[in-house]
Amino acid sequence: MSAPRGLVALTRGDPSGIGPELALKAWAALHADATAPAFFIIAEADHLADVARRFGLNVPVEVADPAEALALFPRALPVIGLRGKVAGALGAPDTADAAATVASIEMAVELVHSGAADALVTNPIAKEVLQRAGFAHPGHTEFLGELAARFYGQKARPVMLLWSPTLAVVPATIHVPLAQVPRLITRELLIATGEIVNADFKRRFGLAAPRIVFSGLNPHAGEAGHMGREEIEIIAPAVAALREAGIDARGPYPADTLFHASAREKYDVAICMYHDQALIPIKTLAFDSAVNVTLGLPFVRTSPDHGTAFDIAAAGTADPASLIAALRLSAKLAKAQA
Ligand SMILES: NC(=O)c1ccc[n+]([C@@H]2O[C@H](COP(=O)([O-])OP(=O)(O)OC[C@H]3O[C@@H](n4cnc5c(N)ncnc54)[C@H](O)[C@@H]3O)[C@@H](O)[C@H]2O)c1
Ligand SMILES: N[C@H](C(=O)O)[C@H](O)COP(=O)(O)O
Repeated sequence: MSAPRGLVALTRGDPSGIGPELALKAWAALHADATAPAFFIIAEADHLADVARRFGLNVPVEVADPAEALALFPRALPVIGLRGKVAGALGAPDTADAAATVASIEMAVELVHSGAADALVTNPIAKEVLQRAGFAHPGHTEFLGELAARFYGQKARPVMLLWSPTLAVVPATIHVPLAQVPRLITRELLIATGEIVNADFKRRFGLAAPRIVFSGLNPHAGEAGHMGREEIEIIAPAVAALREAGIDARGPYPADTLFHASAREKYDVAICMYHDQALIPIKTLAFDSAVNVTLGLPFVRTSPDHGTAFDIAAAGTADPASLIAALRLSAKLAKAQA
């Protein structure tokens, strides 16, 4: 599938969150723009139509096959129909919806693998709701590694990137308790993460020699060992090994001074030691334009940088900017990969 505007498979995410509303709003913003990607959503058509009615969104919703989606997109939001009814209410999630939430992700990867879509974009899931229903993964990122093996027969090591025009960050450890971070930060992890970031910034983002910086773990990057030794024993040796392999890796640098404007000009991507060290700066600088991208996969996956926002899901006020950025970026990355 290589239509000029590209075709993206969008999952529905948690149906009680803002995902369905965002999909409707993204269609309204993109359907008439021939330079924007087309997309279909894998969801319950009745639920989408209900959400559109409730929020007064004038979006025709039509059940279709993936093969019909590109032609249909200019006049209606194509829906690959999930069977059954949504159990949760907007703002009040229900674990009874978890199986279909997961099925939507699986189906989307299968369709990208078959060539029926160019890239995958995921709407937000509530990890806590899925895990109460027995889902074994911390989030999409890790689950997509399993789906890469299932559909592509490839062992993948998924790496989380949050990308925006002003800052790109990678948390080396992702959804783990903070107390576990020091023992999870190993040379092997940091070298493998650096290699994947380097390869995907070249292949997908088109940078000839990505400039990669590493943050420290401790205050002042350990202050020469007086405030922690991970920088000396683990991070600096990993950076040295990457440099020996010809990768433009530098650091570790103190995290508190890595994100101001002139510091950001000196690198293309910062690899940080834990989730909030990476995500606080980017969500502060670019909440409405940042995109979550999974590197290290045999297919392109992006998502908005925010979550299910249950607190506003019944209000109709959700901003679709990050989902729209995710849709646009996924099509661009898929073209670069083709
Ligand atoms: N990609 C994903 O699947 C993903 C990403 C982040 C969080 N989550 C999940 O989402 C759930 C809720 O997480 P959270 O509350 O920490 O973060 P959140 O991003 O859902 O919400 C944080 C705050 O930002 C606001 N907000 C978020 N998106 C918005 C939008 N598009 N327009 C306007 N306001 C918006 C919310 O109303 C809330 O006040 C958690 O279960 C978490 O695991 C999923
Ligand atoms: N850590 C991400 C964030 O806070 O934006 C988010 O939870 C998404 O994770 P997955 O893409 O793995 O679901």
